[in-house]
Amino acid sequence: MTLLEIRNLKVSYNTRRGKVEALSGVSLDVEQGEVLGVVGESGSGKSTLGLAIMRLLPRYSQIEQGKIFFDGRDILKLDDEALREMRGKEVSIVFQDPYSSLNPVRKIVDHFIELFVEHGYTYEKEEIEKIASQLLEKMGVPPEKLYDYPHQLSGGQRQRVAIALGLALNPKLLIADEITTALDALVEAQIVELLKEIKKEYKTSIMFITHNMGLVAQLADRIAIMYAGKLVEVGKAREVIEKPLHPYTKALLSAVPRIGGSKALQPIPGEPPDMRKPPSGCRFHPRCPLATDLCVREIPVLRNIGDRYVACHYA
Ligand SMILES: Nc1ncnc2c1ncn2[C@@H]1O[C@H](COP(=O)(O)OP(=O)(O)OP(=O)(O)O)[C@@H](O)[C@H]1O
Repeated sequence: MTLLEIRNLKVSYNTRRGKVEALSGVSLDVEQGEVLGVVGESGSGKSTLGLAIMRLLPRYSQIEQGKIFFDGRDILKLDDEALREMRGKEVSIVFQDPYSSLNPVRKIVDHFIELFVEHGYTYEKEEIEKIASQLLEKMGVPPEKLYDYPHQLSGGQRQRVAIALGLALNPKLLIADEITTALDALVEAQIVELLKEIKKEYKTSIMFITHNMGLVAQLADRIAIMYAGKLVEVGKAREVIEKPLHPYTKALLSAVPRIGGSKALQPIPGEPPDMRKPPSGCRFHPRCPLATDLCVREIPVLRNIGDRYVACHYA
């Protein structure tokens, strides 16, 4: 069953130096209970996608075109009241910086109380404390931390608390936007394990946004690769990793250091494009080892090859 359907989504930002088209016609589905990895370099539009789904884009941005259906409802048509209701209860987002969802001057427990009150629950304080401490325990945070301030927790614990808050109202979809990027490798691995458990126990669909192909390989059922505001490849995680069809996916994969191997990290040659003036034709052509005149001229459509989607003239 499809939970989230994004169709031909175009989002732009008005900046002092001109208009930036951050998403240029993205169509993507998230199925119930699956982990979808959204992978791409910085600036490819991953965060914009997550924010658009939550309807949390800044005022100086526009959704120019497209539709986002969540559980059959058109998110882009919801009023403020319905949006408030949706956030946390249907879809949650966790960011790289846990302070995005934690108030430094409030104890952890108060965040849970506020969340339940905001959503109209009439639980007693003790009931919320019980729910929250159970949830913290599941997330691997000692329940007594409920009465601490965010700064009294480690970085990993803060992120676990942000995840617990995201899950407290049992949403159908959790968007995790670079949630391990600021953490060291050991804590990062633990958070990935935690997400695996969440998927198993709560059956929550997870959109796992990352620039790290290695992480997504451990977690995702399907992968969507983004480049310069467009999807370039979408498919089953294992198939995409074992047999990437788009040259950009290949480049991302060769940038992953192999565990226990001698292969060092290879940065992808060249720079991501300036999104105020994206390259003609295939946006990857200036960095692509296979590019021809056709790639400079013609935009490749995301076409179906087996059960994969690839936007490359030569895939
Ligand atoms: N608030 C903003 N104001 C103006 N431009 C923005 C804003 N946020 C993103 N952009 C631009 O939109 C494009 C997509 O950015 P986005 O943050 O969605 O990409 P990303 O893949 O999530 O990258 P990162 O991992 O660095 O956040 C980039 O060109 C970026 O400069």
